[in-house]
Amino acid sequence: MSLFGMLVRGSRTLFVAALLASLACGAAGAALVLLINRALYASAETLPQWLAPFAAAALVAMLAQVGSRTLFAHLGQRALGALRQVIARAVVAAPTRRLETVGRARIQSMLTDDATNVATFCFGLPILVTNSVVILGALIYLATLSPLLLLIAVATMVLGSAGYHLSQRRVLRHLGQAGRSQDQLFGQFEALVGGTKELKLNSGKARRFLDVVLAGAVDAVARNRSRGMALLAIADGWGRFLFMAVIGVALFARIWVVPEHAGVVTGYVIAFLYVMGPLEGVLANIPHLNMARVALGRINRTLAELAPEGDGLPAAPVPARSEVTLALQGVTHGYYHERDDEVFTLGPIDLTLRPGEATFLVGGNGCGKTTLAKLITGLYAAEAGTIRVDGEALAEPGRGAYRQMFAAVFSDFHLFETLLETADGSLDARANDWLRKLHLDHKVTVKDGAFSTRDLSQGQRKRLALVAACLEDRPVMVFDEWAADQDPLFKDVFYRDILGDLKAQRKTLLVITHDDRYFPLADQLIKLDRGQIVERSVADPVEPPALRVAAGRDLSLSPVS
Ligand SMILES: Nc1ncnc2c1ncn2[C@@H]1O[C@H](COP(=O)(O)OP(=O)(O)OP(=O)(O)O)[C@@H](O)[C@H]1O
Repeated sequence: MSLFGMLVRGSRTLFVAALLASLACGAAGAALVLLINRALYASAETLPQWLAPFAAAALVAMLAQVGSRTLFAHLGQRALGALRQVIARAVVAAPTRRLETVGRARIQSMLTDDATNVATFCFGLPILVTNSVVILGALIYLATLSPLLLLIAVATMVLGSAGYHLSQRRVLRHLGQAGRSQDQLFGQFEALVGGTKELKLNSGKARRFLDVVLAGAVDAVARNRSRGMALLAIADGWGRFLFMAVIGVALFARIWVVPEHAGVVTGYVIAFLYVMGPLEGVLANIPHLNMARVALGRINRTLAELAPEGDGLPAAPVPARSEVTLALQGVTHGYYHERDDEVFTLGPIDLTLRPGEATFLVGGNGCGKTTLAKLITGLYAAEAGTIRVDGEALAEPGRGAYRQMFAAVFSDFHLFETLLETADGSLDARANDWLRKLHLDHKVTVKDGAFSTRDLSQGQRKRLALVAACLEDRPVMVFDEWAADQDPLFKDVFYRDILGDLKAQRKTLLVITHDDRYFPLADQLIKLDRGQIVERSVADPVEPPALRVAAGRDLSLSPVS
Protein backbone atom coordinates (compact mmCIF):
# COMPACT_ATOMS: atom_id res chain seq x y z
CA MET A 1 0.00 0.00 0.00
CA SER A 2 1.47 3.39 -0.99
CA LEU A 3 0.41 6.91 -0.01
CA PHE A 4 -0.59 7.56 -3.57
CA GLY A 5 -2.51 4.28 -3.79
CA MET A 6 -4.39 5.15 -0.60
CA LEU A 7 -5.63 8.41 -2.12
CA VAL A 8 -6.51 7.08 -5.56
CA ARG A 9 -8.16 3.87 -4.30
CA GLY A 10 -11.71 3.71 -5.68
CA SER A 11 -11.87 7.39 -6.70
CA ARG A 12 -9.55 7.93 -9.64
CA THR A 13 -11.80 10.60 -11.24
CA LEU A 14 -12.04 12.59 -8.04
CA PHE A 15 -8.29 12.40 -7.59
CA VAL A 16 -7.67 13.64 -11.15
CA ALA A 17 -10.19 16.49 -10.58
CA ALA A 18 -8.47 17.45 -7.31
CA LEU A 19 -5.08 17.36 -8.97
CA LEU A 20 -6.29 19.48 -11.92
CA ALA A 21 -7.78 22.01 -9.49
CA SER A 22 -4.44 22.17 -7.63
CA LEU A 23 -2.56 22.62 -10.90
CA ALA A 24 -4.99 25.35 -12.00
CA CYS A 25 -4.54 27.09 -8.66
CA GLY A 26 -0.76 26.86 -8.99
CA ALA A 27 -0.80 28.07 -12.59
CA ALA A 28 -3.04 31.02 -11.64
CA GLY A 29 -0.64 31.83 -8.79
CA ALA A 30 2.34 31.78 -11.15
CA ALA A 31 0.42 33.94 -13.63
CA LEU A 32 -0.23 36.42 -10.81
CA VAL A 33 3.54 36.75 -10.22
CA LEU A 34 3.99 37.63 -13.88
CA LEU A 35 0.99 39.99 -13.98
CA ILE A 36 2.03 41.86 -10.82
CA ASN A 37 5.46 42.46 -12.29
CA ARG A 38 4.05 43.53 -15.65
CA ALA A 39 1.55 45.88 -13.97
CA LEU A 40 4.29 47.37 -11.76
CA TYR A 41 6.36 48.39 -14.75
CA ALA A 42 3.49 49.25 -17.11
CA SER A 43 3.07 52.83 -18.25
CA ALA A 44 -0.13 54.71 -17.38
CA GLU A 45 -1.57 54.00 -20.86
CA THR A 46 -0.83 50.27 -20.92
CA LEU A 47 -1.76 49.62 -17.26
CA PRO A 48 -5.55 49.04 -17.82
CA GLN A 49 -4.85 46.10 -20.15
CA TRP A 50 -3.47 44.09 -17.19
CA LEU A 51 -6.57 44.62 -15.03
CA ALA A 52 -8.82 41.95 -16.59
CA PRO A 53 -6.10 39.23 -16.71
CA PHE A 54 -5.15 40.06 -13.10
CA ALA A 55 -8.76 39.81 -11.89
CA ALA A 56 -9.29 36.58 -13.86
CA ALA A 57 -6.11 34.98 -12.46
CA ALA A 58 -7.04 36.01 -8.91
CA LEU A 59 -10.55 34.55 -9.33
CA VAL A 60 -9.27 31.29 -10.86
CA ALA A 61 -6.68 30.98 -8.07
CA MET A 62 -9.36 31.43 -5.41
CA LEU A 63 -11.93 29.06 -6.99
CA ALA A 64 -9.33 26.41 -7.84
CA GLN A 65 -7.91 26.58 -4.32
CA VAL A 66 -11.34 26.09 -2.73
CA GLY A 67 -12.02 23.23 -5.17
CA SER A 68 -8.70 21.45 -4.66
CA ARG A 69 -8.75 21.73 -0.86
CA THR A 70 -12.35 20.52 -0.65
CA LEU A 71 -11.72 17.59 -2.97
CA PHE A 72 -8.47 16.58 -1.26
CA ALA A 73 -10.11 16.89 2.17
CA HIS A 74 -12.86 14.57 0.90
CA LEU A 75 -10.28 12.19 -0.57
CA GLY A 76 -8.33 12.32 2.68
CA GLN A 77 -11.39 11.36 4.73
CA ARG A 78 -12.18 8.56 2.28
CA ALA A 79 -8.59 7.36 2.44
CA LEU A 80 -8.73 7.41 6.26
CA GLY A 81 -11.99 5.43 6.25
CA ALA A 82 -10.63 2.95 3.69
CA LEU A 83 -7.38 2.55 5.62
CA ARG A 84 -9.27 1.83 8.85
CA GLN A 85 -11.45 -0.70 7.01
CA VAL A 86 -8.37 -2.44 5.59
CA ILE A 87 -6.81 -2.61 9.06
CA ALA A 88 -10.07 -3.80 10.69
CA ARG A 89 -10.51 -6.55 8.08
CA ALA A 90 -6.89 -7.63 8.48
CA VAL A 91 -7.39 -7.81 12.26
CA VAL A 92 -10.52 -9.96 11.94
CA ALA A 93 -8.85 -12.23 9.36
CA ALA A 94 -5.52 -12.52 11.24
CA PRO A 95 -4.62 -15.74 13.03
CA THR A 96 -5.35 -15.35 16.77
CA ARG A 97 -1.80 -16.23 17.77
CA ARG A 98 -0.40 -13.44 15.54
CA LEU A 99 -2.86 -10.95 17.04
CA GLU A 100 -1.68 -11.94 20.50
CA THR A 101 1.94 -11.50 19.48
CA VAL A 102 1.38 -8.12 17.79
CA GLY A 103 -0.63 -6.94 20.81
CA ARG A 104 -3.68 -4.74 21.30
CA ALA A 105 -1.68 -1.54 21.85
CA ARG A 106 -0.05 -1.70 18.43
CA ILE A 107 -3.37 -2.37 16.71
CA GLN A 108 -5.00 0.55 18.55
CA SER A 109 -2.17 2.90 17.69
CA MET A 110 -2.35 1.79 14.04
CA LEU A 111 -6.11 2.44 13.87
CA THR A 112 -5.88 5.87 15.51
CA ASP A 113 -2.56 7.74 15.40
CA ASP A 114 -0.95 6.10 12.36
CA ALA A 115 -4.11 6.22 10.24
CA THR A 116 -4.65 9.89 11.20
CA ASN A 117 -1.06 10.75 10.26
CA VAL A 118 -1.63 9.27 6.82
CA ALA A 119 -4.84 11.27 6.42
CA THR A 120 -3.18 14.50 7.61
CA PHE A 121 -0.78 14.21 4.72
CA CYS A 122 -3.78 14.00 2.34
CA PHE A 123 -4.98 17.39 3.62
CA GLY A 124 -1.53 18.86 2.99
CA LEU A 125 -1.24 17.42 -0.51
CA PRO A 126 -3.13 20.25 -2.32
CA ILE A 127 -0.83 22.76 -0.62
CA LEU A 128 2.20 20.81 -1.82
CA VAL A 129 0.90 20.51 -5.40
CA THR A 130 -0.38 24.09 -5.71
CA ASN A 131 2.68 25.65 -4.22
CA SER A 132 5.05 23.51 -6.25
CA VAL A 133 3.30 24.73 -9.42
CA VAL A 134 3.56 28.36 -8.26
CA ILE A 135 7.28 27.87 -7.59
CA LEU A 136 7.74 26.20 -11.00
CA GLY A 137 5.83 29.03 -12.73
CA ALA A 138 7.91 31.63 -10.93
CA LEU A 139 11.11 29.85 -12.01
CA ILE A 140 9.97 29.91 -15.63
CA TYR A 141 9.23 33.59 -15.28
CA LEU A 142 12.68 34.14 -13.77
CA ALA A 143 14.21 32.34 -16.75
CA THR A 144 12.60 34.89 -19.05
CA LEU A 145 14.01 37.71 -16.90
CA SER A 146 17.59 36.49 -16.58
CA PRO A 147 18.98 32.97 -17.17
CA LEU A 148 21.93 33.82 -14.92
CA LEU A 149 19.70 34.75 -12.00
CA LEU A 150 17.61 31.64 -12.62
CA LEU A 151 20.75 29.53 -12.39
CA ILE A 152 21.56 31.12 -9.03
CA ALA A 153 17.99 30.47 -7.82
CA VAL A 154 18.04 26.82 -8.93
CA ALA A 155 21.47 26.24 -7.38
CA THR A 156 20.11 27.65 -4.11
CA MET A 157 17.09 25.38 -4.19
CA VAL A 158 19.29 22.34 -4.88
CA LEU A 159 21.53 23.29 -1.94
CA GLY A 160 18.45 23.81 0.25
CA SER A 161 16.94 20.43 -0.63
CA ALA A 162 20.34 18.77 -0.07
CA GLY A 163 20.00 19.90 3.55
CA TYR A 164 16.66 18.08 3.71
CA HIS A 165 18.02 14.92 2.14
CA LEU A 166 20.96 14.79 4.51
CA SER A 167 18.71 15.05 7.56
CA GLN A 168 15.99 12.79 6.09
CA ARG A 169 17.37 9.41 7.27
CA ARG A 170 17.88 10.60 10.81
CA VAL A 171 14.46 12.25 10.82
CA LEU A 172 12.81 9.01 9.67
CA ARG A 173 14.74 7.03 12.29
CA HIS A 174 13.52 9.32 15.09
CA LEU A 175 9.94 9.27 13.79
CA GLY A 176 10.06 5.46 13.50
CA GLN A 177 11.31 5.23 17.09
CA ALA A 178 8.52 7.63 18.13
CA GLY A 179 6.03 5.23 16.50
CA ARG A 180 7.35 2.29 18.53
CA SER A 181 7.23 4.36 21.73
CA GLN A 182 3.69 5.29 20.79
CA ASP A 183 2.68 1.58 20.84
CA GLN A 184 3.95 1.38 24.41
CA LEU A 185 2.09 4.59 25.23
CA PHE A 186 -1.16 3.08 23.95
CA GLY A 187 -0.51 0.08 26.21
CA GLN A 188 -0.23 2.51 29.15
CA PHE A 189 -3.46 4.26 28.05
CA GLU A 190 -5.18 0.87 28.29
CA ALA A 191 -3.73 0.42 31.78
CA LEU A 192 -4.93 3.93 32.70
CA VAL A 193 -8.52 3.31 31.58
CA GLY A 194 -8.69 -0.28 32.81
CA GLY A 195 -6.92 0.34 36.12
CA THR A 196 -8.73 3.43 37.41
CA LYS A 197 -10.20 1.57 40.40
CA GLU A 198 -6.83 0.23 41.54
CA LEU A 199 -5.20 3.65 41.07
CA LYS A 200 -7.94 5.50 42.95
CA LEU A 201 -7.64 3.13 45.90
CA ASN A 202 -3.89 3.65 46.22
CA SER A 203 -2.62 7.19 45.73
CA GLY A 204 1.04 6.13 45.94
CA LYS A 205 0.49 3.62 43.15
CA ALA A 206 -1.41 6.27 41.14
CA ARG A 207 1.41 8.80 41.51
CA ARG A 208 4.07 6.27 40.51
CA PHE A 209 1.98 5.20 37.55
CA LEU A 210 1.34 8.80 36.43
CA ASP A 211 4.77 10.25 37.22
CA VAL A 212 7.00 7.35 36.27
CA VAL A 213 5.28 4.85 33.99
CA LEU A 214 2.90 7.04 31.99
CA ALA A 215 5.16 10.11 32.03
CA GLY A 216 8.05 7.90 30.83
CA ALA A 217 5.99 6.60 27.91
CA VAL A 218 4.73 10.12 27.07
CA ASP A 219 8.30 11.47 27.25
CA ALA A 220 9.68 8.75 24.98
CA VAL A 221 7.18 9.69 22.23
CA ALA A 222 7.73 13.43 22.74
CA ARG A 223 11.54 13.08 22.82
CA ASN A 224 11.74 11.18 19.55
CA ARG A 225 9.19 13.36 17.77
CA SER A 226 10.94 16.52 19.02
CA ARG A 227 14.32 15.26 17.78
CA GLY A 228 12.85 14.51 14.36
CA MET A 229 11.12 17.89 14.24
CA ALA A 230 14.26 19.71 15.42
CA LEU A 231 16.25 18.18 12.55
CA LEU A 232 13.52 19.26 10.15
CA ALA A 233 13.56 22.75 11.67
CA ILE A 234 17.34 22.96 11.06
CA ALA A 235 16.87 21.87 7.44
CA ASP A 236 13.98 24.34 7.14
CA GLY A 237 16.06 27.21 8.61
CA TRP A 238 18.92 26.36 6.27
CA GLY A 239 16.53 26.50 3.28
CA ARG A 240 15.19 29.89 4.37
CA PHE A 241 18.67 31.25 4.96
CA LEU A 242 19.70 30.24 1.45
CA PHE A 243 16.56 31.89 0.14
CA MET A 244 17.54 35.17 1.73
CA ALA A 245 21.06 34.66 0.40
CA VAL A 246 19.64 34.50 -3.13
CA ILE A 247 17.65 37.68 -2.59
CA GLY A 248 20.85 39.27 -1.23
CA VAL A 249 22.81 38.14 -4.27
CA ALA A 250 20.11 39.51 -6.58
CA LEU A 251 19.97 42.82 -4.73
CA PHE A 252 23.74 43.31 -4.71
CA ALA A 253 24.15 41.83 -8.17
CA ARG A 254 22.79 45.18 -9.23
CA ILE A 255 26.21 46.51 -8.35
CA TRP A 256 28.38 43.67 -9.68
CA VAL A 257 26.58 41.39 -12.07
CA VAL A 258 23.88 43.27 -13.95
CA PRO A 259 24.38 46.93 -13.14
CA GLU A 260 22.55 48.06 -16.25
CA HIS A 261 19.41 45.97 -15.54
CA ALA A 262 18.01 47.34 -12.30
CA GLY A 263 14.43 46.55 -13.46
CA VAL A 264 15.31 42.89 -13.99
CA VAL A 265 16.69 42.62 -10.48
CA THR A 266 13.61 44.26 -8.94
CA GLY A 267 11.31 41.92 -10.86
CA TYR A 268 13.45 39.02 -9.75
CA VAL A 269 13.30 40.04 -6.06
CA ILE A 270 9.51 40.60 -6.20
CA ALA A 271 8.99 37.20 -7.84
CA PHE A 272 11.21 35.58 -5.25
CA LEU A 273 9.40 37.26 -2.36
CA TYR A 274 6.07 36.17 -3.84
CA VAL A 275 7.38 32.61 -3.98
CA MET A 276 8.35 32.80 -0.30
CA GLY A 277 4.75 32.02 0.79
CA PRO A 278 4.36 28.94 -1.45
CA LEU A 279 7.82 27.76 -0.45
CA GLU A 280 6.90 28.01 3.22
CA GLY A 281 3.74 26.02 2.42
CA VAL A 282 5.88 23.27 0.89
CA LEU A 283 8.39 23.31 3.74
CA ALA A 284 5.66 23.24 6.39
CA ASN A 285 4.12 20.15 4.79
CA ILE A 286 7.30 18.13 4.50
CA PRO A 287 7.11 16.98 8.18
CA HIS A 288 3.56 15.73 7.52
CA LEU A 289 4.81 13.86 4.49
CA ASN A 290 7.56 12.26 6.58
CA MET A 291 5.19 11.35 9.39
CA ALA A 292 2.73 9.88 6.90
CA ARG A 293 5.51 7.81 5.29
CA VAL A 294 6.62 6.48 8.67
CA ALA A 295 3.01 5.77 9.74
CA LEU A 296 2.17 3.99 6.50
CA GLY A 297 5.40 1.98 6.75
CA ARG A 298 4.37 0.86 10.26
CA ILE A 299 0.87 0.00 9.07
CA ASN A 300 2.24 -2.01 6.12
CA ARG A 301 4.69 -3.92 8.34
CA THR A 302 2.01 -4.73 10.93
CA LEU A 303 -0.46 -5.83 8.24
CA ALA A 304 2.24 -8.08 6.77
CA GLU A 305 2.78 -9.58 10.25
CA LEU A 306 -0.95 -10.16 10.60
CA ALA A 307 -1.43 -11.50 7.07
CA PRO A 308 -3.49 -14.68 7.12
CA GLU A 309 -2.14 -17.78 5.43
CA GLY A 310 -5.32 -19.02 3.82
CA ASP A 311 -6.90 -18.70 7.23
CA GLY A 312 -9.04 -15.59 6.81
CA LEU A 313 -12.79 -15.22 6.91
CA PRO A 314 -14.62 -17.65 4.65
CA ALA A 315 -15.91 -15.74 1.61
CA ALA A 316 -19.29 -17.46 1.45
CA PRO A 317 -21.63 -18.51 4.28
CA VAL A 318 -20.73 -21.96 5.53
CA PRO A 319 -23.50 -24.59 5.34
CA ALA A 320 -24.91 -25.29 8.80
CA ARG A 321 -24.46 -28.74 10.37
CA SER A 322 -26.93 -29.91 12.95
CA GLU A 323 -24.59 -32.19 14.90
CA VAL A 324 -20.85 -32.78 14.88
CA THR A 325 -18.34 -35.26 16.30
CA LEU A 326 -14.85 -33.86 16.74
CA ALA A 327 -11.82 -36.05 17.23
CA LEU A 328 -8.34 -34.80 18.13
CA GLN A 329 -5.45 -37.15 17.45
CA GLY A 330 -1.98 -36.28 18.72
CA VAL A 331 -2.70 -32.54 18.56
CA THR A 332 -0.04 -30.18 19.99
CA HIS A 333 0.57 -26.47 20.42
CA GLY A 334 3.52 -24.65 22.00
CA TYR A 335 4.19 -21.14 23.29
CA TYR A 336 7.76 -19.97 23.27
CA HIS A 337 8.58 -17.75 26.24
CA GLU A 338 11.57 -15.69 25.16
CA ARG A 339 12.36 -14.31 28.60
CA ASP A 340 12.90 -17.75 30.20
CA ASP A 341 13.86 -19.40 26.89
CA GLU A 342 11.15 -21.98 27.63
CA VAL A 343 8.38 -23.56 25.64
CA PHE A 344 5.01 -24.43 27.15
CA THR A 345 3.74 -27.40 25.17
CA LEU A 346 0.17 -28.60 25.17
CA GLY A 347 -0.32 -32.20 24.09
CA PRO A 348 -0.13 -34.47 22.25
CA ILE A 349 -3.87 -34.59 22.93
CA ASP A 350 -6.23 -37.41 21.93
CA LEU A 351 -9.84 -36.54 22.59
CA THR A 352 -13.29 -37.07 21.10
CA LEU A 353 -16.23 -34.70 21.60
CA ARG A 354 -19.64 -36.08 20.67
CA PRO A 355 -23.07 -34.55 19.98
CA GLY A 356 -25.46 -34.55 22.93
CA GLU A 357 -22.52 -34.87 25.34
CA ALA A 358 -20.88 -32.41 27.71
CA THR A 359 -17.10 -32.78 28.07
CA PHE A 360 -15.78 -31.06 31.19
CA LEU A 361 -12.19 -29.85 30.95
CA VAL A 362 -10.60 -29.38 34.36
CA GLY A 363 -7.19 -28.71 35.91
CA GLY A 364 -5.17 -26.06 37.74
CA ASN A 365 -4.43 -22.55 36.54
CA GLY A 366 -2.10 -22.42 33.57
CA CYS A 367 -2.37 -26.14 32.75
CA GLY A 368 -3.56 -25.42 29.19
CA LYS A 369 -7.39 -25.57 29.27
CA THR A 370 -8.00 -22.33 27.35
CA THR A 371 -5.19 -23.19 24.92
CA LEU A 372 -6.88 -26.53 24.21
CA ALA A 373 -10.22 -24.72 23.71
CA LYS A 374 -8.54 -22.37 21.23
CA LEU A 375 -7.08 -25.36 19.37
CA ILE A 376 -10.41 -27.17 19.29
CA THR A 377 -12.26 -24.07 18.03
CA GLY A 378 -9.63 -23.52 15.30
CA LEU A 379 -8.47 -20.18 16.74
CA TYR A 380 -5.00 -21.71 17.05
CA ALA A 381 -3.49 -23.97 14.43
CA ALA A 382 -2.30 -27.37 15.62
CA GLU A 383 1.46 -27.72 15.24
CA ALA A 384 1.14 -31.50 14.97
CA GLY A 385 -1.64 -34.06 14.89
CA THR A 386 -5.02 -34.16 13.21
CA ILE A 387 -8.50 -32.86 13.95
CA ARG A 388 -11.31 -34.89 12.41
CA VAL A 389 -14.83 -33.60 11.80
CA ASP A 390 -17.23 -36.54 11.61
CA GLY A 391 -14.24 -38.71 10.72
CA GLU A 392 -12.88 -36.39 8.03
CA ALA A 393 -9.43 -34.82 8.60
CA LEU A 394 -9.43 -31.03 8.72
CA ALA A 395 -7.27 -29.36 6.09
CA GLU A 396 -5.37 -26.26 7.28
CA PRO A 397 -6.82 -23.88 4.63
CA GLY A 398 -10.32 -24.93 5.71
CA ARG A 399 -9.85 -23.66 9.27
CA GLY A 400 -11.80 -20.43 8.60
CA ALA A 401 -14.87 -22.44 7.61
CA TYR A 402 -14.27 -24.98 10.40
CA ARG A 403 -14.46 -22.20 13.03
CA GLN A 404 -18.00 -21.40 11.90
CA MET A 405 -19.20 -24.57 13.68
CA PHE A 406 -18.51 -23.05 17.10
CA ALA A 407 -20.16 -20.65 19.49
CA ALA A 408 -18.05 -19.80 22.52
CA VAL A 409 -18.02 -17.69 25.65
CA PHE A 410 -14.36 -17.28 26.63
CA SER A 411 -13.44 -15.94 30.05
CA ASP A 412 -12.29 -12.67 28.36
CA PHE A 413 -15.50 -12.51 26.26
CA HIS A 414 -16.62 -9.34 24.52
CA LEU A 415 -20.25 -8.26 24.59
CA PHE A 416 -21.20 -6.43 21.39
CA GLU A 417 -23.87 -3.70 21.42
CA THR A 418 -26.09 -5.71 19.12
CA LEU A 419 -26.45 -9.43 18.48
CA LEU A 420 -25.00 -9.00 14.95
CA GLU A 421 -27.26 -11.81 13.77
CA THR A 422 -29.27 -11.73 10.55
CA ALA A 423 -32.74 -10.56 11.63
CA ASP A 424 -35.21 -13.26 10.62
CA GLY A 425 -38.33 -11.91 12.31
CA SER A 426 -38.04 -14.30 15.24
CA LEU A 427 -34.65 -13.10 16.53
CA ASP A 428 -36.02 -10.73 19.20
CA ALA A 429 -38.53 -13.33 20.43
CA ARG A 430 -35.86 -16.05 20.65
CA ALA A 431 -33.46 -13.68 22.39
CA ASN A 432 -36.09 -12.59 24.94
CA ASP A 433 -36.89 -16.25 25.53
CA TRP A 434 -33.25 -16.93 26.42
CA LEU A 435 -33.21 -13.83 28.66
CA ARG A 436 -36.16 -15.33 30.56
CA LYS A 437 -34.35 -18.67 30.91
CA LEU A 438 -31.30 -16.83 32.21
CA HIS A 439 -33.39 -14.81 34.70
CA LEU A 440 -32.50 -11.52 33.01
CA ASP A 441 -35.87 -10.55 31.52
CA HIS A 442 -36.54 -8.04 34.31
CA LYS A 443 -33.28 -6.22 33.51
CA VAL A 444 -32.77 -6.43 29.77
CA THR A 445 -34.85 -6.80 26.63
CA VAL A 446 -33.80 -7.31 23.04
CA LYS A 447 -35.35 -5.05 20.43
CA ASP A 448 -34.28 -5.03 16.79
CA GLY A 449 -31.39 -7.30 17.70
CA ALA A 450 -29.95 -4.87 20.28
CA PHE A 451 -29.76 -5.23 24.06
CA SER A 452 -31.68 -2.47 25.89
CA THR A 453 -28.67 -2.08 28.22
CA ARG A 454 -25.23 -3.53 28.90
CA ASP A 455 -24.78 -1.66 32.18
CA LEU A 456 -24.97 -4.78 34.30
CA SER A 457 -22.93 -6.72 36.82
CA GLN A 458 -20.10 -8.92 35.50
CA GLY A 459 -22.13 -12.10 36.13
CA GLN A 460 -25.17 -10.62 34.34
CA ARG A 461 -23.06 -9.47 31.38
CA LYS A 462 -21.74 -13.01 31.13
CA ARG A 463 -25.33 -14.24 30.94
CA LEU A 464 -25.90 -11.84 28.02
CA ALA A 465 -22.81 -13.28 26.32
CA LEU A 466 -24.37 -16.72 26.82
CA VAL A 467 -27.62 -15.51 25.20
CA ALA A 468 -25.63 -14.25 22.20
CA ALA A 469 -23.76 -17.58 21.94
CA CYS A 470 -26.94 -19.70 22.19
CA LEU A 471 -28.67 -17.60 19.51
CA GLU A 472 -25.84 -18.39 17.09
CA ASP A 473 -27.21 -21.94 17.10
CA ARG A 474 -23.88 -23.64 16.26
CA PRO A 475 -23.44 -27.40 16.65
CA VAL A 476 -20.45 -27.07 19.02
CA MET A 477 -20.44 -24.82 22.08
CA VAL A 478 -17.51 -23.91 24.30
CA PHE A 479 -17.81 -22.35 27.76
CA ASP A 480 -14.55 -21.20 29.36
CA GLU A 481 -15.18 -20.98 33.11
CA TRP A 482 -18.57 -19.52 32.31
CA ALA A 483 -20.05 -20.22 35.72
CA ALA A 484 -17.06 -18.84 37.67
CA ASP A 485 -18.79 -15.57 38.57
CA GLN A 486 -22.38 -16.82 38.83
CA ASP A 487 -24.21 -17.11 42.16
CA PRO A 488 -24.78 -20.66 43.56
CA LEU A 489 -28.42 -20.65 42.43
CA PHE A 490 -27.53 -19.77 38.89
CA LYS A 491 -24.59 -22.19 38.76
CA ASP A 492 -27.22 -24.86 39.33
CA VAL A 493 -29.41 -23.44 36.54
CA PHE A 494 -26.41 -23.45 34.18
CA TYR A 495 -25.04 -26.94 34.88
CA ARG A 496 -28.42 -28.65 35.09
CA ASP A 497 -30.96 -26.76 32.99
CA ILE A 498 -28.98 -24.91 30.35
CA LEU A 499 -26.43 -27.64 29.66
CA GLY A 500 -29.30 -30.18 29.84
CA ASP A 501 -31.27 -28.17 27.26
CA LEU A 502 -28.28 -27.85 24.94
CA LYS A 503 -27.53 -31.58 25.23
CA ALA A 504 -31.15 -32.33 24.38
CA GLN A 505 -30.61 -30.22 21.24
CA ARG A 506 -27.68 -32.55 20.38
CA LYS A 507 -25.06 -29.83 20.80
CA THR A 508 -21.45 -30.94 21.31
CA LEU A 509 -20.38 -29.20 24.53
CA LEU A 510 -16.95 -28.36 25.92
CA VAL A 511 -17.15 -26.91 29.43
CA ILE A 512 -14.00 -25.59 31.13
CA THR A 513 -14.70 -25.53 34.84
CA HIS A 514 -13.31 -25.53 38.36
CA ASP A 515 -16.75 -26.32 39.90
CA ASP A 516 -15.93 -29.81 41.20
CA ARG A 517 -19.39 -30.06 42.76
CA TYR A 518 -20.78 -30.48 39.23
CA PHE A 519 -18.10 -32.78 37.80
CA PRO A 520 -20.38 -35.82 38.04
CA LEU A 521 -22.76 -34.19 35.54
CA ALA A 522 -20.14 -34.52 32.80
CA ASP A 523 -20.47 -37.18 30.14
CA GLN A 524 -16.71 -37.09 29.84
CA LEU A 525 -14.25 -35.45 32.19
CA ILE A 526 -10.70 -34.58 31.12
CA LYS A 527 -8.09 -33.37 33.57
CA LEU A 528 -5.03 -31.52 32.31
CA ASP A 529 -1.77 -30.93 34.09
CA ARG A 530 1.12 -29.01 32.52
CA GLY A 531 -0.34 -29.44 29.07
CA GLN A 532 -0.96 -33.20 29.34
CA ILE A 533 -4.15 -35.18 29.88
CA VAL A 534 -3.51 -36.86 33.22
CA GLU A 535 -6.99 -38.21 33.94
CA ARG A 536 -9.94 -39.14 31.82
CA SER A 537 -13.38 -40.33 33.01
CA VAL A 538 -16.53 -41.13 31.12
CA ALA A 539 -20.14 -41.30 32.31
CA ASP A 540 -21.67 -44.64 33.01
CA PRO A 541 -24.03 -45.30 30.07
CA VAL A 542 -26.53 -46.97 32.43
CA GLU A 543 -26.49 -44.30 35.12
CA PRO A 544 -25.40 -41.20 33.20
CA PRO A 545 -24.43 -38.78 35.99
CA ALA A 546 -21.85 -41.08 37.59
CA LEU A 547 -18.37 -41.06 36.11
CA ARG A 548 -16.06 -44.00 35.76
CA VAL A 549 -12.34 -43.69 35.23
CA ALA A 550 -11.33 -44.47 31.67
CA ALA A 551 -7.63 -43.85 32.09
CA GLY A 552 -5.29 -42.85 34.87
CA ARG A 553 -6.19 -42.11 38.47
CA ASP A 554 -9.77 -41.64 39.69
CA LEU A 555 -10.95 -38.06 40.05
CA SER A 556 -12.03 -36.93 43.44
CA LEU A 557 -15.69 -36.31 42.87
CA SER A 558 -18.05 -34.71 45.32
CA PRO A 559 -21.60 -35.96 45.10
CA VAL A 560 -24.11 -33.73 43.37
CA SER A 561 -26.90 -32.98 45.78
N1 LIG B 1 -0.78 -15.60 24.83
C1 LIG B 1 0.15 -16.39 25.39
N2 LIG B 1 1.45 -16.24 25.08
C2 LIG B 1 2.39 -17.03 25.62
N3 LIG B 1 2.12 -18.02 26.48
C3 LIG B 1 0.85 -18.22 26.85
C4 LIG B 1 -0.22 -17.42 26.32
N4 LIG B 1 -1.37 -17.86 26.83
C5 LIG B 1 -1.05 -18.88 27.66
N5 LIG B 1 0.27 -19.10 27.68
C6 LIG B 1 1.00 -20.16 28.41
O1 LIG B 1 0.23 -21.33 28.31
C7 LIG B 1 -0.03 -21.88 29.60
C8 LIG B 1 -1.48 -22.37 29.60
O2 LIG B 1 -2.33 -21.25 29.53
P1 LIG B 1 -3.91 -21.42 29.48
O3 LIG B 1 -4.50 -20.06 29.38
O4 LIG B 1 -4.25 -22.39 28.44
O5 LIG B 1 -4.20 -22.05 30.92
P2 LIG B 1 -5.58 -22.38 31.64
O6 LIG B 1 -5.51 -23.81 32.05
O7 LIG B 1 -6.73 -21.98 30.80
O8 LIG B 1 -5.46 -21.47 32.93
P3 LIG B 1 -6.62 -20.75 33.82
O9 LIG B 1 -7.31 -21.80 34.61
O10 LIG B 1 -5.81 -19.86 34.70
O11 LIG B 1 -7.50 -20.02 32.87
C9 LIG B 1 0.26 -20.79 30.60
O12 LIG B 1 0.86 -21.34 31.74
C10 LIG B 1 1.20 -19.87 29.88
O13 LIG B 1 2.52 -20.26 30.20
